[in-house]
Order: sequence, then structure tokens, then C-alpha cells
Amino acid sequence: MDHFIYQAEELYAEQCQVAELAKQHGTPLYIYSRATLERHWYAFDNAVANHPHLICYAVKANSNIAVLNVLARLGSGFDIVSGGELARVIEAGGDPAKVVFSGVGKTVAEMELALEIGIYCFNVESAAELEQLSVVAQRMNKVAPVSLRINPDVDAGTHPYISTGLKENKFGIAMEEAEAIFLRAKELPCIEIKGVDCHIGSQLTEIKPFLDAMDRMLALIDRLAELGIEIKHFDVGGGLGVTYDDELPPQPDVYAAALLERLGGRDLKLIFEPGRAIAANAGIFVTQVLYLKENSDKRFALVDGAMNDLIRPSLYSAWQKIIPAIDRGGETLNYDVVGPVCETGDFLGKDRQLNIAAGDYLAIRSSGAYGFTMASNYNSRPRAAELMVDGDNAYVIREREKLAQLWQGEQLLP
Ligand SMILES: Cc1ncc(COP(=O)(O)O)c(C=O)c1O
Ligand SMILES: N[C@@H](CCCC[NH3+])C(=O)O
Repeated sequence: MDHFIYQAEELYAEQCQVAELAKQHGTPLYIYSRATLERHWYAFDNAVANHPHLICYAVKANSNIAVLNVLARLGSGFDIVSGGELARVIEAGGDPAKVVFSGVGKTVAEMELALEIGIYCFNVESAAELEQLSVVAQRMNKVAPVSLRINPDVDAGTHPYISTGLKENKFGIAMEEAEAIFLRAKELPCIEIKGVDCHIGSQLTEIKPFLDAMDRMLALIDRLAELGIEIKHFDVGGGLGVTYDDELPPQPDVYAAALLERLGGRDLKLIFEPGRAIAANAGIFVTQVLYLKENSDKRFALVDGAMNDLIRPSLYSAWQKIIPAIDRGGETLNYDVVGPVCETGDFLGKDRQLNIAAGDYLAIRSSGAYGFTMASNYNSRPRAAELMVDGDNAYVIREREKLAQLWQGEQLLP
């Protein structure tokens, strides 16, 4: 069920009219739906209800503390990749005992913070990181719970920039080295082996690469058992895709059922790290048309939102649906929807059929994940405001940045 639908010609976010919210709060503006976030989270949790599991929402997708808090209230765990994300989880009321810490470049300070707070486990991505973590844990008189992230070398069939499970990618430990590094981990007194993990890429729309990865990981788990290394959990990572256009990715229940079948009777807790599948279609990005302009044979809609607010189209040539907040009906024209940033690559969508006039509001759909979290202040543009709707209430969950925040922390020379 979609919570961003038209009632007559007006687009609604749950029971709030989008154009009204835009008028009231200004644009550019992110709007998230609480009901959608919750429904998406439960889709994962219910899919594995009969098996020991933990759903660790990938904070990088959308890290607003109100979003994290909504999920924490459901009992969600969190997948983090920095000390900053850990701090957000704590601020949002998340349970550190349900946090997994991924990432190829954890610093000593981040390790210390996570050990101090007491997280569920570190997803260690190299032999060097394991040694560093062991030193830090020993110094702090703590035991670091770890999983080793293994690179299963499967082709996720997604955009090269968001594919992570191939040998040539920087992520994880090569399968050939896995056993040796596990044996080393077993020797280290301040390291406790908990599990294995993998994450092969993002926006996967087929189940096969997940199953290929799982087969390789389960074979590894069996080999480790022969070496006397007991694996308690298997973290399958995130990566399940969403519908931006006409993709038909497997739903979480179908995906989970396939994984559970492959798991056989193994006594392994399953951890999932979904980001996009929970947040993307729980959000829209709203922008106002400033000007319409025609150059030779091209028509442009210049809007007040830009690549600094939503970089996916510019960075990955990602396609996201663009719809009017109030549908005028009638004849449409072909537009490139572009922002005010001084880059040719600053566009939100190309070749879109729209019937619009200056002043109209447009909603860019599927913007709840990797939208605001990838925003910047490029061109000294204050970052957008964020709202969360909950039924017929809308809450400001992040104020629009003020101009003075642009140079906060900067200093003139004496
Ligand atoms: C280790 C890890 N886990 C989870 C995710 C979340 O991925 P997605 O948003 O595709 O579910 C990512 C990002 O791709 C990741 O790198
Ligand atoms: N930022 C990417 C996803 C990257 C996933 C990070 N591991 C996107 O917007 O599609």
C-alpha cells in the first residue's frame, strides 16, 4: 500500500496534502511517512518471525534521529559505519546491544567509542583491522565481539558504484583468506568470534546473487566448524532493491523464505541490514518550479532543489519518478528537471512529461534513502528541511539550515 497517493488531483503523504506542506514549510523539502517506514520494517521482521534474527536498519540510508527513533521503538537494531552513526543511534534511543558496526576504515577512536558503549558486534573487514581492534580492546580491558565480513566474489548485477561483493571491490576479506583470519581471531584473547557477514551490493532486483553468496558463505561456515570455530550468526547484509520505475525486486518475505530454505536446519541467527528497502519509498523530495525555459530544442524546468539536496540522479544516473503535487491534467511537455547548481550534471530527471507552470511543486519519489544523508552545502546552499508525517500530523524533524550555519566553525584570520 502506497502512502503517497493522489486524492482527486492532489498528492497526499498519508493524510497530509503535499502542496500545503510545501507552502507551509518551504522548499526544497523532504517528507517521510512514518506508516511506510514501519510497514517496511515489519515486512522484514515478520518474514523471519519464526527464526532467530535481528533486523539492523542501515543508518546510512536515512539517519535522521526521528527516523531511527521510529524504528528503535519497533525493536530495530542498527547497522552503522561510523562513530557519528553510532552517536545518532544512541541519541535516537536505539539499543547499542543491537548494533553491528560495518565499514572498511574504522578508526581507533571509533573502536574505543563502540567498545565503551558496548555494541553487538564489529563487522571486521581486514586482517589489519582485526589486529588493531584486538590492541584497542586489550588496552581497554574489554572483549570485542566480531564477525568477519567475507567478500564472496559474486556479481550483484547492480550499478558498478554500488556493487560491493566482487574481488576487485575494496570491501571485506577475500574468501581464500577467511579461514586463516578466523584462526587468528580465535587465538586473540580480547576477540570473541560471533559470526560471519557479507554484503554484495545495493539495489539488487534478483534473488540469485544473494543465494550464490549464501551458498559460498554456508560452505565457509561448514569449513570453519571443522576447524573448531563456531559461528553463531550469519549477517546477510542489506542490498534488497526497491521499485524506482518498473523494477520488480523480490519482496522481503520471498527473499527471506529463499534464504531460510538454503539455510536448511542450521542453528544460525540471521541478521539483515536493509537500508533502501525500508527508507527509499518512505520518502519524497519536494521542490518548486522557479522558471520554465527553452533552449533551441530543449525544455528545462528550473527547480529550487538540486544535486546538493539529492545527488543520486547526478552520481549514478539514477532514475526517480517525478510527479506534480497538484496534477493539472491536460497536455504535457517534455522537460529536463534541473537545479540551480553550477554543474551541467545538476539534474533531478531528464525527459519527463509534465504539465507545469512556475510556482508548481514537484515531488521526486523514492527519496527517503540516500537522499538527505548524501546532501551537501555545495554552492553554499543550506540543506533542506525534513518532515515526518504520521496520519494527519506533520512534524518538522530537521529545520531548514540557516545561512549562518553555512560558515559555522569557520574563522577569519587575526
Ligand atoms: C555493509 C552494508 N550493509 C547494509 C547496507 C545497506 O544497503 P541497502 O541500502 O542497499 O539495503 C550497505 C550499503 O550498501 C552496506 O554497505
Ligand atoms: N548511495 C547509494 C547506495 C550506496 C550503498 C552504500 N553501501 C545509492 O544512493 O543508491
